[in-house]
Amino acid sequence: MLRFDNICKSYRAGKQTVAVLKGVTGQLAMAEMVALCGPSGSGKSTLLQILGALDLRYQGEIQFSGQAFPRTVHKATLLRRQQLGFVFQRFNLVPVLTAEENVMLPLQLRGWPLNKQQQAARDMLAQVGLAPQLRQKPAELSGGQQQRVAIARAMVSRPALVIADEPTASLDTGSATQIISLLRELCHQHRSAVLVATHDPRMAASCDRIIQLQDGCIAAENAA
Ligand SMILES: Nc1ncnc2c1ncn2[C@@H]1O[C@H](COP(=O)(O)OP(=O)(O)OP(=O)(O)O)[C@@H](O)[C@H]1O
Repeated sequence: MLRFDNICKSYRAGKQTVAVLKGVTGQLAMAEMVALCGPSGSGKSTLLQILGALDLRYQGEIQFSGQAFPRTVHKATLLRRQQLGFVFQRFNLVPVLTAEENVMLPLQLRGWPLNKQQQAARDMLAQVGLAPQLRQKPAELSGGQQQRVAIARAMVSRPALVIADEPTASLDTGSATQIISLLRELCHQHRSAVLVATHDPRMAASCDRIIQLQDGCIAAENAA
């Protein structure tokens, strides 16, 4: 469902241009969970930003469900709202909203009626084991619980692709284990593809496949 071909990306650092991605090619199938691994600075977050339609300044071709990837801010915003879900290392929940309201947000952006937003958010929070916490705000939840809310928010709109950047990096081992199995389970259940940048060997091992980045190039691709 996602193909990317010869992706290149450079940054300007003063008078110099630094190539961060140097022709990265790959693909993800529906319901496939793929780990993006590699040393710090190898370009994982940069690639996720591009494949998440958050960074439109790159060279190369991307196809998403057989369509060309958006090149304008407006089309990229629509694609993110309608087809993508995001999970970040630091959860990125809206602090003034309850867990339920945070999970309702993507549906609100899609224009769903309020009662359907609420029902879907409650169902999703129940699936991630947080039915009792739906009225709590992020500061009243543990790190692992906040990340479960973030996963519920990413998955509630049934996105075709979920982009996850170091989702277990801020968590203790027990919470990380829960997050790994939750992502795995929801990816299969919802048929969403998941691309997860991670340094966590357990997360990588639970994926279907590992793409290894090294210095902006794919160094290896193997089964997890
Ligand atoms: N906005 C920017 N301007 C200039 N250079 C940048 C910018 N963003 C990233 N870089 C550089 O691009 C390279 C790749 O960064 P990136 O964040 O993609 O690596 P990463 O593999 O995700 O690293 P980590 O595992 O530490 O998160 C690094 O050398 C970084 O310094």
